[in-house]
Amino acid sequence: MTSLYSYVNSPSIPPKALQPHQYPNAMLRAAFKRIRSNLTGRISRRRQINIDDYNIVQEGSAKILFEKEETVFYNPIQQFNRDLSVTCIKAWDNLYGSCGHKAQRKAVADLSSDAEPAHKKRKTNAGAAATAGQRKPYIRILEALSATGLRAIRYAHEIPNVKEIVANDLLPAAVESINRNIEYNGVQDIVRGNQDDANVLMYRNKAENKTYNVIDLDPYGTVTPFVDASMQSIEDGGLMLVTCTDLSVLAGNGYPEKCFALYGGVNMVGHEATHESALRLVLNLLSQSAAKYKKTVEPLLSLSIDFYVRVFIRVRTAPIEVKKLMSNTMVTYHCSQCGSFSNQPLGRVTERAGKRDPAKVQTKYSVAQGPPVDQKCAFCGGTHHLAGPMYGGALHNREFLQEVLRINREEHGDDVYGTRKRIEGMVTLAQNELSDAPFYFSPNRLASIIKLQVPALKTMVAGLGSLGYDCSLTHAQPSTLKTNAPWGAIWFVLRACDQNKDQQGKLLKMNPKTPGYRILQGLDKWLETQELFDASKLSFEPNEQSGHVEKLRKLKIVRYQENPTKNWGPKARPK
Ligand SMILES: C[S@@+](CC[C@H](N)C(=O)[O-])C[C@H]1O[C@@H](n2cnc3c(N)ncnc32)[C@H](O)[C@@H]1O
Ligand SMILES: [Zn+2]
Repeated sequence: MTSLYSYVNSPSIPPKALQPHQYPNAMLRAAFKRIRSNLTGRISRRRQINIDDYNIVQEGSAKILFEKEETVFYNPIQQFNRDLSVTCIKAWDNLYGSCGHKAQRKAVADLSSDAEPAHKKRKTNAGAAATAGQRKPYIRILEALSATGLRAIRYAHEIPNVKEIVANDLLPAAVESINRNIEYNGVQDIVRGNQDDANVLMYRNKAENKTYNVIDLDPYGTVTPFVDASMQSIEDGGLMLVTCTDLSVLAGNGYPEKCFALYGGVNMVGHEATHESALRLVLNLLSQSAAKYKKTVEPLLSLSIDFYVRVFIRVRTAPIEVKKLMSNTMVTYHCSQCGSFSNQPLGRVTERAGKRDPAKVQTKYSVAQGPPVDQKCAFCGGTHHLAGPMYGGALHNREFLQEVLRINREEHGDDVYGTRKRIEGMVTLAQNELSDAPFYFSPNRLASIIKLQVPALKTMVAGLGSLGYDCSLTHAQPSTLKTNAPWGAIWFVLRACDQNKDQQGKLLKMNPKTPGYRILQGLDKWLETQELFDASKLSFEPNEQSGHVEKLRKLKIVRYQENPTKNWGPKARPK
């Protein structure tokens, strides 16, 4: 039977899921919200809708009404993106929040001891500040491309200290859906639907001096058109959450010219590390845009996920930091045959003690020297391809990752956060990545080039570790390694993994025109000219490096995505 009644007063209104960590003021707010939503319920009793016209989907603490015939975008597989974003905004608030409220931040800082870990600080501070009536909801969030409003509604339900969320979309059908869902979830006091072109909204806000502490950009495809406006709309110290789903451009083989046009750099076409170069290109785009406004971008967490990339960055006004952008930007030469790569920073920073006062460090910014490679690859003679310019610094902030993992472990349950285990796995891998070693390689691929049975990852890592180099896994690709070892060392260790001791005999059987033959044939000569490491130290016995990687591999965590459903992936726009 078709039921016709006010959905606001329907018994299926999801209750606000208060988390145990939430504060007394949040409870007051929830009580206030209930009173207000009851009032709104009375007011809107006239605005009746037919519940049977909708499908109801629950995700996190939100329940969303969907038209039976899809008119507004929703992709359930992106729950991971939304669960993670909730966790990251909470982590940002704990570590760097209250940034727009100097007095509040000072009051909070005064209440804390510097020796305490950040999350403990927050609990004490929040508790104390709340008692003193100081810590008021302050976070203003813009979800610039909102579709159904699901994300904004989840933020309202699940993140403490949120004062206001604008859920914006260009399409009337989307905004209708946003408003319906805001009301159905009883979050009218926090979330406001808005219909505008996202850029028009942000530039209008700029004209009115209105900024947001958090801006979430989750577009179809590339984020590029929205970057300039959001850089001007973000509060100092604020958090930007950015998705790009155009991986065929950002990480594929077919469109280097489009990649350059959109991101100002070219990806590592044909290389297995192209998913990391995708992240670095997006970070470069954001950093370049920020720099125009004397702002600097600090990556807090940068992930290559399923069919998209998602970066969480903190944007601060810091002209001194902007000076480092040149040396933090690089181009990469990668061999089209064997995949060995060399990074070339675009600038240099040198620091030296002051002439008059040695305690005063003087920093000099100068042009880079290069190139670091010849036209042809030193190992296999292959042609070098050029990638970039792109961001060359650390992809994550360890303190932030620790806080994300703590929240995920201590504050979130599997009932609300369906992808909690995957967050744990992926962020743990990110936390253990080498921070100063852009890109990774696949031992499988290298072994196939030099015709060698694939060595175990731990063997490869033990070998590189014995020569004094560091190694790690990467979240971006299973069965690959990051290392700070030069490529001469990588080929040397890989060759030494070969059980076949008759290398000369093996060479005779190989085609001299192949990259593998050239690498094996020329490696010793190349190493003689370089004096990179003490070859006599090579050992495949377990060591600190291999122990670390093995420990991580043995942890019972969900490291990489398994196909969650049939036909999962990016979704097309609804017709
Ligand atoms: C990928 S969907 C957003 C999904 C949503 N954030 C979520 O988590 O479910 C992109 C949305 O951006 C909207 N959109 C596209 N161009 C826009 C523009 N210039 N300004 C505002 N919204 C826009 C589309 O209508 C669409 O609803
Ligand atoms: Zn090569």
